[in-house]
Amino acid sequence: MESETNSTEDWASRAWNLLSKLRDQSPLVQCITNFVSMDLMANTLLSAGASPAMIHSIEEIPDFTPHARSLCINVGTLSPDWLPAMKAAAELASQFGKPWVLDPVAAGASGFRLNACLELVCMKPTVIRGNGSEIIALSKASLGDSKGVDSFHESMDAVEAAKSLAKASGAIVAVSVVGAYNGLPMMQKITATGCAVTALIAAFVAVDPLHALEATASALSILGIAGELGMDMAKGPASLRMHLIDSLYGLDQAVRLSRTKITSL
Ligand SMILES: Nc1ncnc2c1ncn2[C@@H]1O[C@H](COP(=O)(O)OP(=O)(O)O)[C@@H](O)[C@H]1O
Ligand SMILES: Cc1ncsc1CCOP(=O)(O)O
Ligand SMILES: [Mg+2]
Repeated sequence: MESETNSTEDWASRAWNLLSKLRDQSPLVQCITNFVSMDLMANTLLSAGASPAMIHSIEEIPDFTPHARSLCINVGTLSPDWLPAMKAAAELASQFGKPWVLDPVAAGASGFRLNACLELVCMKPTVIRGNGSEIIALSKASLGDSKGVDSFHESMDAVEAAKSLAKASGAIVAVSVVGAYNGLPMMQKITATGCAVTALIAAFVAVDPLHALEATASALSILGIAGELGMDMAKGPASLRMHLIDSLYGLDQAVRLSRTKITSL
């Protein structure tokens, strides 16, 4: 997919504009996510300016999903009774023209999980965001070397898999730290940072659904920058988690413009 945005300056100002829009509009983002990530995901969305709602009961989907500006589906603690709600929400989002984003957590860890993710991919997510191993498993549609929710592969090893998954699914496929280089390895030591960045992508595409590629790269870069700034004050993963949220909340244009590391995708 071709992007209209090329230089680092273009990317930085585009990302800043999107964050400003997000803060102004405070879009409602529905999250059907795992038990581990609910807290960090909701706090990340609030700090960025969005309005999160963790609503996953199938009984509530028909009333609620049409009111959300976007939807984030994350299979991290998937069980058979949750899958119908995820599919119902995805279908309604598509029907109402709302963007939705899939995080295929640990896609290659079991047949049940892989099949569920493949079924969700067939429902045309706007964006799929995963770590290297997840994108490789989805692209090959096979169980792979698995370390559970953490990646067994380097992100760069997943680039070809991401391209072929994007072609086959029609979705924008994002792998951690490919194309948007902000962030730091310590972020992997906080559980659910990947889940949180996927939800942030859902918030960004809510405010600019026609430019989902740019919104995705911007969200990845912004969470990475918040992590970089947070690390200046942190002593380890627990305090990084706190400072990352504070930094995201306080992010200003000057920092944003000077720190962005996005290259043409
Ligand atoms: N090696 C790294 N260098 C820079 N940033 C990283 C690195 N690993 C993770 N991050 C940051 O953490 C976020 C989550 O990535 P990752 O931990 O790979 O996802 P997941 O939790 O789904 O496995 C990334 O979007 C990025 O901001
Ligand atoms: C530890 C864990 N177990 C099931 S979901 C989950 C959280 C995964 O979060 P992330 O994909 O952001 O590392
Ligand atoms: Mg993950």
